[in-house]
Amino acid sequence: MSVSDVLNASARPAAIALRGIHKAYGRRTALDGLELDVAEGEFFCLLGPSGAGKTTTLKTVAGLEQPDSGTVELDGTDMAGVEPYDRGVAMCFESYALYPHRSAYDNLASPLRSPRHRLPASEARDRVGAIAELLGISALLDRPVGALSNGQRQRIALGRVLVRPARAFLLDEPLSHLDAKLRQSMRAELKAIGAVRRTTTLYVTHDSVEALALGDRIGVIRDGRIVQTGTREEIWYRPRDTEVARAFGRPRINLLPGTITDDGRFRAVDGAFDLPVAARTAAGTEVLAGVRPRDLALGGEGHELTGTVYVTEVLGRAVEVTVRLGAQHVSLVVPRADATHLRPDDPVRLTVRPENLLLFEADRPERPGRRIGQ
Ligand SMILES: Nc1ncnc2c1ncn2[C@@H]1O[C@H](COP(=O)(O)OP(=O)(O)OP(=O)(O)O)[C@@H](O)[C@H]1O
Repeated sequence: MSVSDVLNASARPAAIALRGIHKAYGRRTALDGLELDVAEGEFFCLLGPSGAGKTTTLKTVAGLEQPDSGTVELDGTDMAGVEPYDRGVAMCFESYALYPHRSAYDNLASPLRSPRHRLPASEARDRVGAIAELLGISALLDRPVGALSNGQRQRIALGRVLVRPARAFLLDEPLSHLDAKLRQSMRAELKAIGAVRRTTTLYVTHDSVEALALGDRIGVIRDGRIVQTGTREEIWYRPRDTEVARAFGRPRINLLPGTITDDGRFRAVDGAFDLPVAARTAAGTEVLAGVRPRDLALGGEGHELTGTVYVTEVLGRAVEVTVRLGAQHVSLVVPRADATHLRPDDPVRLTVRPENLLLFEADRPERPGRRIGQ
């Protein structure tokens, strides 16, 4: 037996595998050949803008939508013809279906009363109690769900999913109705919940901060296709194209238009500055040089750029400084202490470390510019 045979023999099938999924609603294509693999026990975030096909993907895994073509496999078994109830997945919708007249406790406990998952009453009580505690809803258990706020209801909907064992959790924007502070603390706690740590989770969000915080891996979906899958480092440092680069990080990445010179440098479109670039590409190619605001510094080591201050804006402990470089503007984020003395029109010297400089093809009407280089 060869080494690869041994490796293949021991490789387990992905917990969730979608192959070439097409799904249209009338003339509208929701999923366009979608491919997705989520590994056993992985927390996978699916990130994309509204209408990209995120919810349709989850419903397809759950069996609530049938693909027009393509296959859904769970733990290596084709789910064609398998009813949602028999797939062993637990799904939480953004538009959650709760029983409004019943208490929060009853809503949380009802999955444990179904014939499949029936637990002795005392065990069910313990599980509901533990989940309610983790989600900070213990004090609400006697209240009818109809009398609760959207954020409270959302936590109950999430609790209903997490309360029973499942092969996979499918979560559709489960924190979207929480205020910013609660969302942040729930985000931190969600992954610590034992059931979530142990269970394969496919988590839909349009919030890149959430995806970066939660995802073991992230899949970026656009127009019904996955455009890039990777760890947060891969997505952040090696975005596939300008749209993925723009989707992560606030303030947004600076994308400066220019061309490649005969000696292989980047020259800004108005000739205001040059930068050495490592990636090889033909002279005359129209490109975008990408640098994230936190990767530009005032002074320090690296490639240099000189410009003048345009405007400064306080972002809590940091300051966003917008600098004019010829006809272009770049933004950088610096500690507040470094920016207190800056006034509009002051000359400044910026630096960027070569490893933080990305290069992309110019955007075209039909597609965003791809990253150039390794
Ligand atoms: N039941 C439906 N009937 C008709 N069109 C639908 C239906 N469900 C989804 N679509 C369309 O399919 C596309 C993908 O929708 P989907 O809900 O999967 O996107 P999404 O990424 O989850 O968006 P959002 O973040 O707004 O929830 C959209 O263009 C949507 O209008």
